[in-house]
Amino acid sequence: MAGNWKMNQNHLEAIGLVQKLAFSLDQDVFEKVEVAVLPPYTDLRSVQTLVDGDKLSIAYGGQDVSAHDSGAYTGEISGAFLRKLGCSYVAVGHSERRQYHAESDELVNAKVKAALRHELTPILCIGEGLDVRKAGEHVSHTLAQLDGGLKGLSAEQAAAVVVAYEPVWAIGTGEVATPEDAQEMASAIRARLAELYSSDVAGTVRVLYGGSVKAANVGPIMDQPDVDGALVGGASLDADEFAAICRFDRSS
Ligand SMILES: O=C[C@H](O)COP(=O)(O)O
Repeated sequence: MAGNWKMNQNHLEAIGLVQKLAFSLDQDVFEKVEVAVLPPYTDLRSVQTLVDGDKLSIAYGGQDVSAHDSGAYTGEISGAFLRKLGCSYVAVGHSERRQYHAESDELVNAKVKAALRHELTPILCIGEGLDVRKAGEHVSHTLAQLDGGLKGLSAEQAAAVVVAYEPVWAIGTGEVATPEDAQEMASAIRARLAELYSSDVAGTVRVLYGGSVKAANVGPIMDQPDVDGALVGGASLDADEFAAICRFDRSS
């Protein structure tokens, strides 16, 4: 379960949120569920200090990474820097990056490779907008983004990627895709991975669903056989709510 804080919480607020989250979750949850947060870059040092100091079982990572490793790229953050701060994950190709920063599949692919170079697990975000969904082209559109993001990766590298299916029309809108919508795409993603690589890779890759996930709707989403977890935006800013999502009940 990954919480993408987006551009919320300064480094002081981050400490409170992670402390409260850790306090709200019992050890048995951490034994079953990998919990991660993706704070803004400026919070990462605070989160690292807290996680290391209190030996918390919470992973963390960035919301983006540069395709470059170092040099004259003003404003960019290297995967090497994220790794040095103890990050395990980095979101790549989030729809907000694609939409507001015109990130292409080529750039997303370069960022996936940069993440892997620095031993970060990329969370490759893919998903269609409302117009594409209405045209019934959501599966082909999303799989084309998957192909683009994974281009040139070996089977071993692809197996290390986490894929997050996030229908853009369900992000921050309160409009959650049905569990069947999530399953349809998660299963199509695995089928494509089997086609591109092998059934082993298809079975190994973790597929997340993202888009207005809350404690009240996570159970039926997690019931879906091909959904392994969720990428949670707004609801991850409330420690109690995100903790309840992490404690999801498959039979709810
Ligand atoms: O990365 C997270 C997604 O954009 C979902 O955001 P949301 O849970 O606020 O809809």
